[in-house]
Amino acid sequence: MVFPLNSTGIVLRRCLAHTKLYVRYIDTSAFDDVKKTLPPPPQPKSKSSKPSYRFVDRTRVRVAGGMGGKGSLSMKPSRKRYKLRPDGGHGGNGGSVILVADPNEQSLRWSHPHLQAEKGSNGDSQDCHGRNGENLIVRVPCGVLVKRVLNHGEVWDEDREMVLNSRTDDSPLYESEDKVEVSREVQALLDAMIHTDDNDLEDADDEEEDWDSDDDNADIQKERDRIILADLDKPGAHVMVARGGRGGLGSSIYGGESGPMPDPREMIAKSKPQPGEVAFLELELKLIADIGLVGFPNAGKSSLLRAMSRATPEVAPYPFTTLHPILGSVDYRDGIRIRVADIPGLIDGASEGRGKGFDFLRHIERTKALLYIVDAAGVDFRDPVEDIRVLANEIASYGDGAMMDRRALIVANKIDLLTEESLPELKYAISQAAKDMGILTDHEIFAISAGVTGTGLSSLSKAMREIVAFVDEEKDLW
Ligand SMILES: Nc1nc2c(ncn2[C@@H]2O[C@H](COP(=O)(O)OP(=O)(O)OP(=O)(O)O)[C@@H](O)[C@H]2O)c(=O)[nH]1
Ligand SMILES: [Mg+2]
Repeated sequence: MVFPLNSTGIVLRRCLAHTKLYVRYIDTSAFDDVKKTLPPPPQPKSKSSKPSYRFVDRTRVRVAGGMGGKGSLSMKPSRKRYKLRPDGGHGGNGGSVILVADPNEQSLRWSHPHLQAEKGSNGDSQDCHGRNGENLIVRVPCGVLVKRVLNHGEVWDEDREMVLNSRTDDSPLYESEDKVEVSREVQALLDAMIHTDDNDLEDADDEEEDWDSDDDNADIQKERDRIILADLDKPGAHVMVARGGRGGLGSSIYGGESGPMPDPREMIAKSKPQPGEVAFLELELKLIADIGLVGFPNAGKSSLLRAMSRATPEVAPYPFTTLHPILGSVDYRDGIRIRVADIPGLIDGASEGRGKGFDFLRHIERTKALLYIVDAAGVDFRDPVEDIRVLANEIASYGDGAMMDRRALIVANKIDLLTEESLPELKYAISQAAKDMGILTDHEIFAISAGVTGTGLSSLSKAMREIVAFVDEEKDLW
């Protein structure tokens, strides 16, 4: 307990003299001058709708399994005096690095670009085996494509479908063997994927074009040096990306007292632990959502997501307010939930990479349906009918054009700025443009006011639910 020293403090001291409490008196007035010189305490930051984390949807990382522990070479004098009994325990195995898809993770961001699993502990005398190193579990968002980048010493053996280390120098990674097998789990995945997913590799070729677009051949070569290890598209999906090294063997493997003495050189060689597998990974996040919002900047995509879900994307009257994709969930009373992806506004030429178009379109690649949204009032002097044409064109030109086969809803926003008489004509013109461009939609054009009156939102949310259910049913039939 601390009491400030003042007149009552002396009384208190007398009162408490016979208690067993330890009481300390501090003259707080002495600190007043010091207090004045201290900087003011930090003020709580004002509440902002901007997320506090940095969104990272593509990253490279080096992963390394833990080194195995050393085997013990201990020898214990036996009852027969002239003999020694080997009693060294084995070293523990190193931990492995495992990536797990976690729906609560949003961004591919770690504090360190090197992820290292724990080392196994060394074996000890009296047959004590070392503890295995802990596996390093790395949580990543759902929808992460894990690619292994073969480093300059590694090659991919097509026939045996494994990573070979062709280095013959004194690489610290693979001391004892010049050949390193990938872990069994990874191998099983590769068996399943390498043959069947040739298309994926081709797609990946297309996606990588914007990375270093100077030299196409170099890009293709680069893509060949990557192997898709896993697509962590479901919560809980996981892949082991770097196996821990095996622990060294202890001297106890050489049996009892009666056997011959082991060869010390052999014993030392066996006690050496294996290093953990080292891999360079490229991780790419493609959001998993049911519906993707497609529209020009300022069309009202974020306003729509705000109005329908609990997500709070920033809304402002200038283009490119949203700078990275945001996921929101629309919850229905019967427990159904639809995930909607708000991506930054697209511009003419987005499918060729203009305005970071590739980066944004990638996030709606895996959606079940698209929601085209246009500014019906043409606040930025845009024409909504022309906008639909341009948006459809961009979607059709992205990748292999497969996104155009996706079911779609078309929404005309900001109708609070229009007269009621002008609406039917506008809706008709938009639907004609959509038809011309081949947008797959069975629904009428939804006229809404997402940011002001909320008109039309209930029928739109109903249609969103219907379209997702329809796509799911279609998938089941196939
Ligand atoms: N009058 C009117 N204004 C709206 C409506 N919906 C959105 N707005 C306004 O339109 C502007 C842009 O809205 P956002 O939701 O940020 O648009 P966005 O499509 O997300 O824009 P980017 O993130 O830049 O791509 C904001 O000033 C909103 O207040 C609406 O229904 N009526
Ligand atoms: Mg926005």
